[in-house]
Amino acid sequence: MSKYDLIIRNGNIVTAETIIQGDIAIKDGKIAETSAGQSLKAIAKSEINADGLHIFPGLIDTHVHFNEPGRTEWEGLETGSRSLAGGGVTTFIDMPLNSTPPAINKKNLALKKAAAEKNSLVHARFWGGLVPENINDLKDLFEDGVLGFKAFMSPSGITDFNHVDDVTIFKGMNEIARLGSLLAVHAESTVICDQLAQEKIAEGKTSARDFVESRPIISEIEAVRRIISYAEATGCKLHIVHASSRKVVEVINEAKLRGVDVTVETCPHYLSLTIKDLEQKGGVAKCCPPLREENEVEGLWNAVANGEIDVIASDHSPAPPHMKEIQDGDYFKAWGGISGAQSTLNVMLTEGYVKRALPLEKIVQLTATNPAKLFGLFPNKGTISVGSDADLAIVNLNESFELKREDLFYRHQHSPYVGKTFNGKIITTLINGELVFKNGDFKKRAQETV
Ligand SMILES: NC(=O)NC(NC(N)=O)C(=O)[O-]
Ligand SMILES: [Zn+2]
Ligand SMILES: [Zn+2]
Repeated sequence: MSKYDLIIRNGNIVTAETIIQGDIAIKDGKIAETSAGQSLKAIAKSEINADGLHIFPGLIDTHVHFNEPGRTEWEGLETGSRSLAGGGVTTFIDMPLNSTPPAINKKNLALKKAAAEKNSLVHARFWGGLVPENINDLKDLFEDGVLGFKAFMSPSGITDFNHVDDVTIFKGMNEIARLGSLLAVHAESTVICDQLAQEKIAEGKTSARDFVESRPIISEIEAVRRIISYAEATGCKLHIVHASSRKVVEVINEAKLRGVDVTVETCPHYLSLTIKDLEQKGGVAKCCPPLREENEVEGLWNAVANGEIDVIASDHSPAPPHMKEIQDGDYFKAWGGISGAQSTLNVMLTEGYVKRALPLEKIVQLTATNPAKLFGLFPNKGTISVGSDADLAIVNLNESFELKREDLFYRHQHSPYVGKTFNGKIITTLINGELVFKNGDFKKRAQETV
């Protein structure tokens, strides 16, 4: 009788610390044995020959907006999670918006969980929202398993998810600290962004550059400094999402050195696209905070290399194409949010590993190990070691491809990366040792939804 369900033979196994050539044996959805440099003698019901391929821990995307229930015409869990599986991502943490109703209370969260149970191809976890109306719901949400809370300091673009005032931040962070959870924050200054946008629009200045100038880096810095002072006052663990500039990261780094419990995320688009892409590609590259100048991209890569970034996540915030169109040259009106969930590992391999000699181990840290540790999923997830879940991405680093619209698995096939040549192709994705994605095909399996 076979001892194992599956053995992946002779791959290059990448973890946060090292790369070892060897075999991975899987039983009952978990990694049962690994071998370095030699072949496992045991036999298995099936085998994968990973000669010349690299095996990564499945990515954990801590920042996606899948919009289900209620706004599935924008995306949805089935298409969203397929894109993740196609991109080597095996777990996501879904933002409380832009589903409707948003996950701001127990009842709404239950709807989301039920939808994920039914429709997601990969492991699903959830954020709860912090909005001015729901301080009394935070405990319930926490008890029902949210891995953290999310607040916006500036308008979210969604009418049923209000941004927080300073009193809500103060009360909310006190409560989240008491619960021992974490607050993730979209940190841009409403005062600065709203005022500058109004002035620009009043003057008829609505180009890509005008839009970017209406959301300057100082607006992020100001909001980040303010929220950090609340974190210090309340002792609440803080996570700043989508930092668009190293100048923002520096403020967070200073706070870390002072002992503040704060972490920072940046996204593949801030590491690979600039205001020029926004000008050339239009609304498909519009997001908030906006894409910056070229020197900011390099600044962020330096921050990555120096260990100043904790997490890379996609901030996949999809919308139908008509909402991304720039009409009459007006960049203010289009939806702010980039469809990128499928391409995180591709961008990191191409722009990081190939172009800037970023070690593969570092990519694993940023996309899997650190997120797993930050959200209490480690060592079940985020690594390849005996006892951890067999959530894996098998990648051919020697294969390049040009991303075509028809390669996208999103509900709406658009992305600012269409036309880009990526180095490294994701061949297979496994969840608990079962193939969910192989060479463009999917297989639904029983995933966890906690
Ligand atoms: N409502 C959203 O999805 N907003 C998102 N939009 C972006 N990033 O442009 C976000 O994360 O702020
Ligand atoms: Zn945001
Ligand atoms: Zn987001």
